[in-house]
Amino acid sequence: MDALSKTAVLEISKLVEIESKMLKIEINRGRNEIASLTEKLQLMEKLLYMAQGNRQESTAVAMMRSTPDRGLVLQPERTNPAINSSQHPEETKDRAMPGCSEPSEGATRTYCHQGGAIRCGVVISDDDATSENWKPVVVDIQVSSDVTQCPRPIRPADSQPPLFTDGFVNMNSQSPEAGESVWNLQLPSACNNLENEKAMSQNTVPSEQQFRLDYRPVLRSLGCVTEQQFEDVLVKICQEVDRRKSLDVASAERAAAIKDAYQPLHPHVYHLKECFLTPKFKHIVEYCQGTSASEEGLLEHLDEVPGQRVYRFPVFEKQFCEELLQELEHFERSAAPKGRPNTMNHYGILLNELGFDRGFISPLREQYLHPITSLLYPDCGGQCLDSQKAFVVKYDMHEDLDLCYHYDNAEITLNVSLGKDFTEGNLYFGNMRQVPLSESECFEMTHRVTEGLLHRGQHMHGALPISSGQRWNLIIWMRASQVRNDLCPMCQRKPSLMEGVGFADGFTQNESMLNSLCLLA
Ligand SMILES: O=C(O)CCC(=O)C(=O)O
Ligand SMILES: [Fe+2]
Repeated sequence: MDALSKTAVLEISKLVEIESKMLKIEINRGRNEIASLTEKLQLMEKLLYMAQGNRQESTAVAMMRSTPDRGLVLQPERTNPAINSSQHPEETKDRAMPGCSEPSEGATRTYCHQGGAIRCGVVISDDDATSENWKPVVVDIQVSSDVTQCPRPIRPADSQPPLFTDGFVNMNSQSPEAGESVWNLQLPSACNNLENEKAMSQNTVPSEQQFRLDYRPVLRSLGCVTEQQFEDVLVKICQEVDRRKSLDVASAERAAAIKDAYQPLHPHVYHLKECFLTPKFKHIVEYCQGTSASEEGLLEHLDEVPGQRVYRFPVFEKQFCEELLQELEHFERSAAPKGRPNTMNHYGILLNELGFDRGFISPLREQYLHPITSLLYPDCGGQCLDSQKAFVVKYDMHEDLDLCYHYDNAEITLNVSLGKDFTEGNLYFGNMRQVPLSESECFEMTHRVTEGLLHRGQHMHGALPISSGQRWNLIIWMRASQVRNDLCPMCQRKPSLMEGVGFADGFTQNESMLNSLCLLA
């Protein structure tokens, strides 16, 4: 009897705990919507003000909090998980991706997708691309949206598109990812005056028209009536686009400065060695490389949330995690310039700038992760991963506590817990991005130090707040150019490309195509 009541109490408290977590998410969602609406309103007012001919210093752009290394932020409600309510008729759950063959010859350059000019401002600038084919050039800051939050739509289907969209910030009432109008702001050539900018993409001409089409009516309704007023707004936007383009240069400069002046504490952690990896992980990889490997067989080696395609396995030895963290803390303490991973994460570190790609992350992806993803995610590019963006995220009681509900700019993501001591801060998953949170069953995965969680980039997820300590995770966004070249995972359209730095956003383009695009530029 005693045992029975104990079990009952245990089960009830578990239920209460789950309920209260769900409630927290709901509350945050509400807050997020309010913040999103407020921001949108403010921006509209600002645009109106500018469009009416006021030439004050603070522009629509200035409303956006900007930092040299983080790009443009529209005052995100950092701690509030947003909700994905974006639905697009053409989007299907678990979209089948085109088959992945070997990379075609000539498909050698990395690209950034230009869709959505005032989308997020993170620059990806791998100084350290592994393949010689990845050529360092300019990144398109207009579009290197990395993490995209998906707030609930507040715009009725037939009303105007959002004024601005930002890949990381819930400024947008509904992001272009939802299949709404995306405007690619190429604008006047005077705006595209970066010295080393080489290739502009298709859509160069129609984008301004598209912008007019999409925003003229809403701007007019706000009082931006004359052609001159509209031009003024365009010029401001154009300036902001340019500002973001220069972020790329800043990133390259940071990488160079780090290489020049930063003295690593543990130089050996920059080069992947077998001894960093757990025997179980190596065993799993060996299994995958065997001729009789199958998905079912592999699943026997992994922890899985049934049916969710989120997998857990041990990755790094504890000692390696500790040394890596010591290295990263040493870097944080140094005077070296720091690039932050994205606008949602204010304390993480971009590992490519620090020089981790060539010797560590790329070999980890190519030799160890690729065999696993090939079996688990053949439909999402798991067999043809060819680049990555890697960074660490850091949560602390006085810094970032959590991460909003979002999807990644990745086909497949590996998220490894590196430490230190922390409580709570679980990762939670909803459904694939097309399904609203309200219709999604959420589940949580506890971060366990040294273990990795592998999931599809488009699987909506967020991190719950830590309640004590400090949490560091290594995040590897793995990309398959063959998949994303056809369909950008962020805007769900055929990408419109320009050359980028290093791995850039993981797109590639055939050389001959590139040449013709260069001629247009
Ligand atoms: O904090 C985490 O564990 C999640 C991080 C994440 O999802 C991301 O950076 O994309
Ligand atoms: Fe993520």
